[in-house]
Amino acid sequence: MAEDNKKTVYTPDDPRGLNEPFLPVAIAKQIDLPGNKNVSDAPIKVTGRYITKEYDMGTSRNEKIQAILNPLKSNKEKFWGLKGISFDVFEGDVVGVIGVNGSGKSTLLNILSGALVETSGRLVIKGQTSLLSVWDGLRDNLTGLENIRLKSLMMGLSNKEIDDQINDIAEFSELGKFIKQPVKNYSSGMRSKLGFSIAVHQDPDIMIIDEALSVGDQTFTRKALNKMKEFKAAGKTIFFVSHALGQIEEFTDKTMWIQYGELRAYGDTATILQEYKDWTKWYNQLDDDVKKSYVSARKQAQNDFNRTQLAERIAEDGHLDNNEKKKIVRDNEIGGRLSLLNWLLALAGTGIFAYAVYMYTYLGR
Ligand SMILES: Nc1ncnc2c1ncn2[C@@H]1O[C@H](COP(=O)(O)OP(=O)(O)OP(=O)(O)O)[C@@H](O)[C@H]1O
Repeated sequence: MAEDNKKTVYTPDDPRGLNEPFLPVAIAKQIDLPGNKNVSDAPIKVTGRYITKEYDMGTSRNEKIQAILNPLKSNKEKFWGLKGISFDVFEGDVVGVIGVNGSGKSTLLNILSGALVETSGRLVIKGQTSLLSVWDGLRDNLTGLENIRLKSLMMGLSNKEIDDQINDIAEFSELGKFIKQPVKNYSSGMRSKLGFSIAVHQDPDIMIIDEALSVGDQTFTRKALNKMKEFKAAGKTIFFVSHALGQIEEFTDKTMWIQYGELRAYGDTATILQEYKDWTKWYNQLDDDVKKSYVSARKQAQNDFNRTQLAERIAEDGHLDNNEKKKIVRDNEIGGRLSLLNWLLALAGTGIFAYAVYMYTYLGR
């Protein structure tokens, strides 16, 4: 069946090609690597089932106010950054995440790290995650040293623990005297060095690395890759987004190929990289107008996607047991972690707070 999907998608004028292939849980779930560890031996670290992310495209003030006042009836245009992806990741897996620009890689990684909340689906993460992204997590007005302290405190380290390792982190970053400068004066490569140094010293169970190695200079990238190999050898679980396919090939065992909000393929790195390269070759030989319509059809499908389509996919997935299906469908209907009940509670809480402020301001004097 997977063969079938691949064939149709590689043919530009095949009508089925307009729908990205959809990987049911059965395919995305069990990935056994020949000669490597058997999946059944390692405990599962991260399970995703039909994870979606629906973005609001409206940006005007009115639209935002309307969405806050009436979240269930907002008319704002929507865009599905993720259309329901499923996977299992095992302890010690080093998973590359690839795909063209705007396919949903950062969206997925931000959801895994907790920086974004998924719209629906089931996500189970066993362990502490640490996101390392060039664009995230550093405060511009603080110096490098202050950022190290702040991020370490946020990860739950005591001041004593931070004092013990702050010099090691600064030294690993190779920032020299710039470590005492505000981060707003750093280049993107310097930010990446600082972010990477902080993250690796926090020793998380699950490291999530989003393009962070693409901007550093080659010597630092090499040092960072070596450090990540130490993590790999220590059995840590790592997600690694990169457009540098050489890094993915060198460093990861498995790869997820995300395309227009779908998990298009997931398997051992060599196979998936070959599929991705074949697809890129096919795409690159298209005429410009065919390319344009190919991309716009897929973006349109992300606009048009809806909960009914998602529910149909879940219902048809014969590899989920009924309980699992019910849980996912329930999340899907209500809209993810923010349930109707939560909304009502939040609204009631805000009302009580406003009333208390009013009483204090006007009556309490
Ligand atoms: N806050 C947002 N509001 C609306 N749309 C968004 C938002 N964030 C991301 N998107 C859209 O979701 C899609 C996925 O974006 P994402 O950043 O996850 O892609 P990506 O694969 O990481 O891309 P890149 O390789 O360029 O970093 C894109 O079409 C993007 O425009």
